[in-house]
Amino acid sequence: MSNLVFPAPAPTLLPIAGSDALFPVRRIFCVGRNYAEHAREMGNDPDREPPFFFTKPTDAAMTSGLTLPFPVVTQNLHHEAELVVAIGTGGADIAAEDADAHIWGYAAGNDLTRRDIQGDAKALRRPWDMGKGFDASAIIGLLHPAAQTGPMAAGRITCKVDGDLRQSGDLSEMIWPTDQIIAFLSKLVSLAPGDLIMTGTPAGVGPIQNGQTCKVEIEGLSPASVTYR
Ligand SMILES: CC(=O)CC(=O)C(=O)O
Repeated sequence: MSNLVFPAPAPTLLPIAGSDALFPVRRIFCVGRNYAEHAREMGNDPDREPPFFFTKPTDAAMTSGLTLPFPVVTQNLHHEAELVVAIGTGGADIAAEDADAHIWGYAAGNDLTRRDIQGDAKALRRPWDMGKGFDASAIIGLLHPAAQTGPMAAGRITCKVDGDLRQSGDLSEMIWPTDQIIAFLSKLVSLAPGDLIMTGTPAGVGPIQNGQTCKVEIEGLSPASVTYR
């Protein structure tokens, strides 16, 4: 017998490449403007900014390959191709040189953004959570254990919409690499097993329309794709 007032929410579980095991998601952190060209296309100066973070709800994480309804209340849904770091061992104040030991694995991801809602919030100097943290706003490809990939410091990252190349970059172009991200973030919050970190997007963000398929690919990882219908 349970004393819960309603059933506890089901955990958000993500599939792992080559395994029947599942990765339970705890929280989703995201890094903003982590590639210089993208920071410029958003009207910011990449040389003057420390890393900053925002979050998405845990159950925003969706596996790759789904056909989903087009997100509500937006006329300007944007793709953002990103490397996702999956934390396996938590901790606070993790030194950059120890960060790799806390990484369970990696995935390709799409940090979907309701750019119109985000832009309106920015203009009003309000939080832009509703531009970033909406239902199904994080498409995550199969997770790959770091024990198999090794550290993901370099590798081509692309985003295609209906086969057209929209974003193209290399993980080595990140302003703050994954070890620095973990060091910064773990000063702000204690990281825990199951946390995902979406590490920022290269230049070329742009719209996805209903009826289109958007696919993020990173060298060495499974793709993160979504179709809207
Ligand atoms: C802060 C942004 O809107 C863009 C973003 O999420 C990024 O990765 O940069």
